[in-house]
Amino acid sequence: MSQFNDLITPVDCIVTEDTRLSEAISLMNSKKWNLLPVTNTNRELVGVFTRSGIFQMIMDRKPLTTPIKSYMKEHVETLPIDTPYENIEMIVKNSPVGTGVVIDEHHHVVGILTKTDMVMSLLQTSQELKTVKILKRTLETALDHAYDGIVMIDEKKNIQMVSPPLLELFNLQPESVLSKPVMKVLPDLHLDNVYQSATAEISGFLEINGIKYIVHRIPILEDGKVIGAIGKIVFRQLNEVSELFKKLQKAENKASFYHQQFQKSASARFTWEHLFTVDPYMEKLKKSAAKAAKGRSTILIRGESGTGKELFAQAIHNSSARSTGKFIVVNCAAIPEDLLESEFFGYDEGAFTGARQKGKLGKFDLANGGTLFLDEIGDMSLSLQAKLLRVLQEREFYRVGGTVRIQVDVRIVAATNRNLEEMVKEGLFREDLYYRLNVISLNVPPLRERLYDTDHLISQFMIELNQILGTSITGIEDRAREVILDYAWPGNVRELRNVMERAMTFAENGKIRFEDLPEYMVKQVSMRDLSPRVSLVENAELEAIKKALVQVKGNKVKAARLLGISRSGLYEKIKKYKLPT
Ligand SMILES: Nc1ncnc2c1ncn2[C@@H]1O[C@H](COP(=O)(O)OP(=O)(O)OP(=O)(O)O)[C@@H](O)[C@H]1O
Repeated sequence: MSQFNDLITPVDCIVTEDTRLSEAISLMNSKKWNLLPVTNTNRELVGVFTRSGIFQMIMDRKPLTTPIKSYMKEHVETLPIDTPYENIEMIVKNSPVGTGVVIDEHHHVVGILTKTDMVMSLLQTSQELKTVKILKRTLETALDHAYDGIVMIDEKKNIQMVSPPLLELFNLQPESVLSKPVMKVLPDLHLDNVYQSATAEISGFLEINGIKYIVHRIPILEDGKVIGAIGKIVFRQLNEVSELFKKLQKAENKASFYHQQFQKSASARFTWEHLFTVDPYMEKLKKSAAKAAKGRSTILIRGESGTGKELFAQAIHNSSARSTGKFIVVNCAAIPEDLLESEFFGYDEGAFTGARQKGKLGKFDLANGGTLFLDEIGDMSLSLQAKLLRVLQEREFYRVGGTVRIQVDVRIVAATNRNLEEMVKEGLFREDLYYRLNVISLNVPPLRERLYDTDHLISQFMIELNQILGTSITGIEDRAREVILDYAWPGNVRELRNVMERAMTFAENGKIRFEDLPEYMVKQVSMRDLSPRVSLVENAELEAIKKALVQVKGNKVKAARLLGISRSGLYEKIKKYKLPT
């Protein structure tokens, strides 16, 4: 931008009161000035001689040799040399004369300034301002579309601009950020570091809410002075850098996670805390299971596939007196029939001919002092059912090919998604075993009946999977959430977790989008012709009811009171929104 100095026309000739008319005329002509500043012997300004002075002298028939003294104007419009540039517009508006004389602090003439110069300069300035405006707009557009979080601060460390992803990441509103001190709004970024160092800091690591970010702090310098700073937050992890690297990193994270899990697999790793739920029925079920865990009885866990039956079994083991013992899993459906017996009871040395002559411990041996989890118990053959029953009754067994009775102290937790009662009727499951197993029965409801849980599980899995996958997903777009909430979840929580993992792997801008969901889900939801869409108001009402019910753990009287409606009113709403009763 122009400076005041650049506008001034320097005065390099000396005109005094004794200067003659002829000299003044030729100076004005050659310089094309409208006035000549007149100075005394100390070079101080004493007046100006203008074109009207020439006309007056000619009208008065003064000879060309006449000194200009008595035609000089003593009242002069002056401008101090240190006039701020910003004041020029005012001066142009208010000055009664077309040309001003610029003086220094000693009243010496420095130059002259014409109105035309000023207007030209203002025009140029406004042009520059326009350019700056365009630049600012361009910058804002660039920021709006920036993939990373970007914040710009000025000399006073106040926030000037901020990119939408950064607002989203820290859950901030523009009005609570702009013009505010960065150290108040985003203290964790430590952007003030660069004001002292005046050097860029690249790739500083930062961890907020368990998510890692890479922070670049870049000072904005002018003449070596820090006049602002830019903070860049790469929070979409290193995925940005390369898709391949991202996939590799995720695969590595996953491998190491599962490796750890594998190492832990001989013992149960889940406790009640890992069993996420806000559903009142599930909460009650957790409580009953925790109570049952303390006893010795056999527990049968029923429920569809993926509802968390094994999770319950592990949590039961971990909260039981046997938690220091092993938690051994046998998937009755996955082991070939002819191997199942030896898997259960082991075999003695020499029981089989072949390579493995040395004998092998069975699952009952391994689970001694701990818990044996019999998954898919409904898939066990009738002959094995008989053997299992004997162990349960007598608490002892023989190894395959063995003759020694082995006594064990094992607690059985069994699970199935099959209808055992029907199987008993059809003669496919032994009635006596059924009663033996069904001492305490826990029915884990499918996810579609746990309306409040889907939302809760989404956020819990997001936190968990961010750590496992090394992603920084912080939210889910409304449309995607709607599909998730409307989907029927035949695979229950396992399916939800898998869908979340897949979506978080594909998500690109910190949020799970509609297109990150598997196609079959989107299709199923749109084909089901969703129950008439609820309006915004109804949606708010539904949310309030759900919240109240969760808060009071399903107690309708308390929920109605909390909502300020009658009990029958609440029942009507529950029916209307198809909430579980
Ligand atoms: N309430 C829950 N909170 C957190 N994770 C859950 C929950 N329920 C299930 N899961 C997760 O879902 C997956 C399936 O759970 P689990 O294996 O316990 O189900 P299951 O009912 O035993 O299934 P299946 O009948 O197919 O053996 C696991 O990854 C488990 O961690």
